[in-house]
Amino acid sequence: MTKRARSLTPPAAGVGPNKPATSISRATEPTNISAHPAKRTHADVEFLPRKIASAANAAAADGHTPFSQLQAAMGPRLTTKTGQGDAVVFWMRMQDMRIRDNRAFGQASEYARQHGLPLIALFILSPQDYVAHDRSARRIDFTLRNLTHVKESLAELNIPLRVITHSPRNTLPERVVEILSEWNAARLFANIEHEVDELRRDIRVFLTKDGRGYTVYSPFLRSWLPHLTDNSDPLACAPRVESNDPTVRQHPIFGKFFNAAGPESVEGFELSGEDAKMMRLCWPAGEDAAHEILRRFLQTKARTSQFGAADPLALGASEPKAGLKDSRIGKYKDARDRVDADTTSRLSAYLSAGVISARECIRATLALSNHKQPKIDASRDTGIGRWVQELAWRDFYTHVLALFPRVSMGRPFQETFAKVSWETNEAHLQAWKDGRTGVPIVDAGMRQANKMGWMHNRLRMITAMYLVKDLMIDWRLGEKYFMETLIDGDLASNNGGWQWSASTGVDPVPYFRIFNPYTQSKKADPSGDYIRYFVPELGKVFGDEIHNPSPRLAEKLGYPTPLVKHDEARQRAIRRYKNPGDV
Ligand SMILES: Cc1cc2nc3c(=O)[nH]c(=O)nc-3n(C[C@H](O)[C@H](O)[C@H](O)COP(=O)(O)OP(=O)(O)OC[C@H]3O[C@@H](n4cnc5c(N)ncnc54)[C@H](O)[C@@H]3O)c2cc1C
Repeated sequence: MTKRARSLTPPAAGVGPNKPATSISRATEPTNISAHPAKRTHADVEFLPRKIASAANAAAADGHTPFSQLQAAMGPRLTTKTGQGDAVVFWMRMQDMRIRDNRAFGQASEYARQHGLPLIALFILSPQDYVAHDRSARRIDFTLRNLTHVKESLAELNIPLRVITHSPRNTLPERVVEILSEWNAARLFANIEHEVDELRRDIRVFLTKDGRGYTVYSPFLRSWLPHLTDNSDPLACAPRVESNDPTVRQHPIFGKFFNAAGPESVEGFELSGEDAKMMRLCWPAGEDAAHEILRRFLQTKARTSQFGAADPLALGASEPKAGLKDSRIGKYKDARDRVDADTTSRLSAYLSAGVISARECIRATLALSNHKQPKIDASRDTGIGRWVQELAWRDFYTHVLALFPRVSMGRPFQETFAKVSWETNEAHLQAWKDGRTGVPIVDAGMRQANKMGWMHNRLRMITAMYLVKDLMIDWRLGEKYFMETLIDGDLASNNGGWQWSASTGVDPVPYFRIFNPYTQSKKADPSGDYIRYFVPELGKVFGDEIHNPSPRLAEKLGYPTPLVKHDEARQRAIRRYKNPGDV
């Protein structure tokens, strides 16, 4: 594979991770927004993402989803194969990197035991897929780090893990078949984005009465909840993965896998030393780390010392326990939009990589219930309920991606907004990526993403909406940058979040409801502590000016003045959305 130019050197204040520091020619005064921007040039073709499908192709994919095709293909095969062979294979993907509560892995283990066969784990690194999906080097590094933990834990169970790297991606299925034949595998088990069993059941459960997928969150939630509670199975922990017989270590093929070292990096996705150090500090790998982060969220108070780049496990078990009322989950209903403490769980990287299961998270909330008969709380009125609802948003966006593949083909869910006119201002896009827009809360958010590979949800909404509605830059460019930068980059949630902010998606914010970033800033970071931490130029600014420094102060501190005037930008966005195609 050609090595891609990807520099993930941690940014000096305000320089994004994927670009070398370039000098940006920026207007010192807010740009006047013209109703007639210059005609698009040839360069615009380069400016826009290249992976946009035609409307006709997107409609065709929606009409005959890969999801339904997979279901049709899987049905008969799963039930006809016998247990003859030398091994049972579990194919672990980059979304299910855990041993505990892993449905397909547990089933593979049961099957192996029933048939007296060794269980072998297979992991395939596919660099071309990572390029195609704009995967961040941080996410790939997180995958490799978790893989090391998985390998060690599996070795304790005498289960070998075979890791291979394969290109080109279009021959990957043939490679898997080849491997299965080399190993004389009796059966292959794998989870899809969510587990095979659930997938089949979900196809029936999560369809509206007219047989379509849900496009609005609330009815989806109403369908999601009974699905969890009426049937005890979806929340039940998956069967445990049991040890192989130790003789597998002497097997001529499988025995060698125990000693083979896993790759330390994937070509084209290497991290710089400093960035790697930062990722290890903020996002420790492994199932134990994920479970401890969850425990902290349920049992300890939010700390202001944790809103920046910090080790989530620093205090360890010695941190005093808080009761439900004071815990981070207990306060989540009211505090979750505050960015000046660790008000949220910070589990997204672990959930995206499947290092912990969403089931495990929901089960953990059941244990906090006061009811004699534990009951899933998904109400809007409690911290627990609000948090469970967020987990449902994650499922909602996965559901949308599976049933409306157009959204992963670069198309807006609402085709009418495909015609909205976008600005093609390279300098503005770069300033947004670098956290140098002159709007402190936007810049702090972007610098947090560049530094830590993660951003608080409220900031993702603020920064996304600023790019799309204030700078009027195509949401797909922001979607791509987040994928390339975040450690929790998840195709479905990222696309859902961007299409929500751009008002082009399922159940989006209406196009005329545009965040005022200065008002948002005061609500999310009332003291300004968060901004001061990530925007050191403003480190000594207090009071209201931290949210919107005067041009004189900004100039004195070497901080940029705003790229656009928010009120004018707002009018422009409303005009262009109201009449897609107009400029
Ligand atoms: C523009 C934009 C892009 C986003 N991109 C991603 C992404 O690439 N990967 C990702 O995991 N999340 C994404 N989100 C959703 C959300 O911002 C993150 O999941 C959340 O900030 C992670 O922090 P946390 O783990 O502390 O969340 P918590 O508040 O503790 O929530 C718990 C879990 O619920 C899920 N969740 C929470 N909010 C959402 C949401 N709005 N949509 C979907 N799932 C949610 C996540 O798995 C999260 O870990 C995006 C949101 C927006 C607006």
